[in-house]
Amino acid sequence: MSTQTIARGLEGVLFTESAMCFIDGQAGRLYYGGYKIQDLAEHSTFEEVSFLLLHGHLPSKLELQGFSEKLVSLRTLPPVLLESMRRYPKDAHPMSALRTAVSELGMLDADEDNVGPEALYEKSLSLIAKFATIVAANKRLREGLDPIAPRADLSHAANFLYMSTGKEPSAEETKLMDVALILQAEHGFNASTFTAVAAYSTQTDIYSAITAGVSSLKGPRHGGANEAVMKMIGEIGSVENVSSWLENLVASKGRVMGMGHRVYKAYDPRAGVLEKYASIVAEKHGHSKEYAILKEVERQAGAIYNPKGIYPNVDFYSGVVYKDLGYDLEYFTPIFAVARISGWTGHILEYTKLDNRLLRPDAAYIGQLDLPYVPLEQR
Ligand SMILES: CC(=O)SCCNC(=O)CCNC(=O)[C@H](O)C(C)(C)COP(=O)(O)OP(=O)(O)OC[C@H]1O[C@@H](n2cnc3c(N)ncnc32)[C@H](O)[C@@H]1OP(=O)(O)O
Ligand SMILES: O=C([O-])CC(=O)C(=O)O
Repeated sequence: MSTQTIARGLEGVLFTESAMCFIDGQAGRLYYGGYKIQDLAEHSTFEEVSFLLLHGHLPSKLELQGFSEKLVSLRTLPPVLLESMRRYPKDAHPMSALRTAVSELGMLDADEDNVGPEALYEKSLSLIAKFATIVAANKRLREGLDPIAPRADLSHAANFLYMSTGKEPSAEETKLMDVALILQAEHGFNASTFTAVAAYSTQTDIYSAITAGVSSLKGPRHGGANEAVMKMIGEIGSVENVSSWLENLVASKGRVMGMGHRVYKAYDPRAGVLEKYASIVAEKHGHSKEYAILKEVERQAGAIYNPKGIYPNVDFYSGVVYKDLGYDLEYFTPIFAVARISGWTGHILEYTKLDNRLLRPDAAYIGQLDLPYVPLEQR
């Protein structure tokens, strides 16, 4: 048994500094670059928040215009990638398709290994712009339809919806997508951001690092939880079944998906914002069944788990909003990735400026030493 102190799951370990995000997990408060998440969700756009995360300050009008135009110019996918995406298996999970497409983008970039600051910034913008195009194109292809080319006159959120559904979205739908993307754009050193930065700390290329980030986000303990919440709703089936479903879950020591968080021991402020929008779309567009089941799970599971610091997280209500916007549950985590790419690239840029040391933790050795080597034929 080791006498060294071990931070299981790396909980509470500080390995660098960051000015991108502040989380007060006890009080349920979240800030990006010093700005309250609720203010950003209400007043901002995904482009503005991405600028904030990459530059550390809100843009001027001119800066925002230049940044947005740059993103627009980088939206289109290389034709070779689109051709390749047509051959992805139709039943492959969209997160696997995204992971593969990002990796392919790296192969198609003749300057893939350039880790100079300017190249890194340019590639970051390209990835932020192209994530939406990749996810929308994969959605269309899985539906047996042709991908839709991006439109330069639409905002990032509106263009993502347009490329996904083939319809120009209303102002209300665009706002809903902007809010969802803003809320999920950044969250400190969560598992996928840490994975991406740890990979990048070896001075591998940014596509490899982001491919690793996508892989990490896919898991149901992390970004994959939003899909798992919708499956959980399906399993429960009706508000009347919540109590017996919960009884079984507690007895089998299961987990309520979309609840609990490593940092928040209070209500996740993003869940509060999404709950408000979920309640609006539930009433207006008839997703009241899913919403009602979630409210009842929140009430009944809350009575058991809130005293242990387990509350709804960002993934709890987001699916109701995505469903309303026309996405099947397999696309819930890819939408998260379309948002989180700004946090991943922002942290990679920040880490290269602040630290840029190889990330390499350690484990306390609990094996044996000096064992005599026994030849194979004598074992
Ligand atoms: C975008 C995001 O990544 S947000 C998180 C998305 N993930 C989910 O919603 C999946 C469900 N939640 C969970 O599995 C966890 O809360 C995590 C993985 C997010 C965080 O977990 P950790 O901080 O590592 O806590 P850990 O897994 O050690 O759990 C601590 C205790 O709380 C319990 N617990 C944690 N979450 C839940 C939950 N959702 N339902 C029931 N019990 C829970 C655990 O069973 C454990 O109990 P024990 O001490 O009696 O064994
Ligand atoms: O911070 C975390 O551990 C999980 C995460 O990415 C988020 O909540 O957005």
